Amino acid sequence: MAIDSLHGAPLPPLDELMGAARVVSIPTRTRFRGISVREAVIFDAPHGPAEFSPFTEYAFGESSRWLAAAIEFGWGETPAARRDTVDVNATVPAVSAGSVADVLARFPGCRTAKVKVAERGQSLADDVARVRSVRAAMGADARVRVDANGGWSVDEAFSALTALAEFDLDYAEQPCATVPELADLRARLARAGIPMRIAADESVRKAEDPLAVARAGAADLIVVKAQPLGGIAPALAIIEEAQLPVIVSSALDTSVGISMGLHLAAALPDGALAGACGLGTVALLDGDVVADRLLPEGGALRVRRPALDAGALERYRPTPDRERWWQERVSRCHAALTEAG
Ligand SMILES: O=C(O)CCC(=O)c1ccccc1C(=O)O
Ligand SMILES: [Mg+2]
Repeated sequence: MAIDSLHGAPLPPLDELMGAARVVSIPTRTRFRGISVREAVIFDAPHGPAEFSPFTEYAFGESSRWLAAAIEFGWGETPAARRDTVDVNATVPAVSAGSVADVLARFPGCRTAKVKVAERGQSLADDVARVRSVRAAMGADARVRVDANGGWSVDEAFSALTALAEFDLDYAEQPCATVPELADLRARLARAGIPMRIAADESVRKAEDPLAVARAGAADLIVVKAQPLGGIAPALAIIEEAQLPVIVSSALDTSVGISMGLHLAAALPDGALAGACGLGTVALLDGDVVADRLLPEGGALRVRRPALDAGALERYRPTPDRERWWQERVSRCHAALTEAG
């Protein structure tokens, strides 16, 4: 995907960006996608706090879109909210079945859960046990989803989803890595009479063309994240073009990045959302950069943009070498955005 324009917000000069930047390193409560600390740059920007937190292994090209998103949110306009609250799902990392209740307790009132599966080093039996435990804890009327993060081949996904179908899943998110695999799997499940919706996540946010999966008819719905797609305006444009139901989700951001996702979800027209959004993940972090944390209450988040907490920014300041690493990353991504015009 080409680096998109900043949709209205002019690119601030690098020294202004650097002057507004604070680096933080926040421990996670449970290992999640292999990480136990979440590092981020938080900008104290003119239109409110903004977050830049591409995962550390992401290259500059991809990370530049995350910077464009931070600039849009911190220096540009945010669309009007059409609702006061957004329902969120509980996010269950690849924990043991015995730890499921502890995780769900962090998501009060949530009637939808998304469960990580296909974790490297684990087996299908682990996935089945975890999903069984979530279904048992939440009851028959809850919605339960799984997210494989592209970890299965088509054959593995077919077997796993056949086994997991007894738990009446809402959908399977990114069961396989590529668009042709998703299309193939979807056709095989349909031929076998296994009712299973497929959601595309990585095939939207990490794809050269985020609309290819929709065009190929390879998914029933799309997961959309504001930061990886370059901000709220580009995400809205993708949603409009994809013409598929949407789940807005997090990138395990602090409450600042979550507030951007929340404003994206709140800007959507009625009926665009396919259900509860994956924006409750502040509950998986052991700290934050605001006092008014965006934690789920009654299964939902109240739409708001909390102010930064100066004490927290100081408390979660990382070592000088990590600070320099992130400053360099901001600078490289800023250069990429400057070049892209
Ligand atoms: O969608 C959710 O429930 C939470 C967000 C989430 O799962 C996630 C968070 C960080 C990176 C990747 C993912 C993902 O959806 O794959
Ligand atoms: Mg996902």
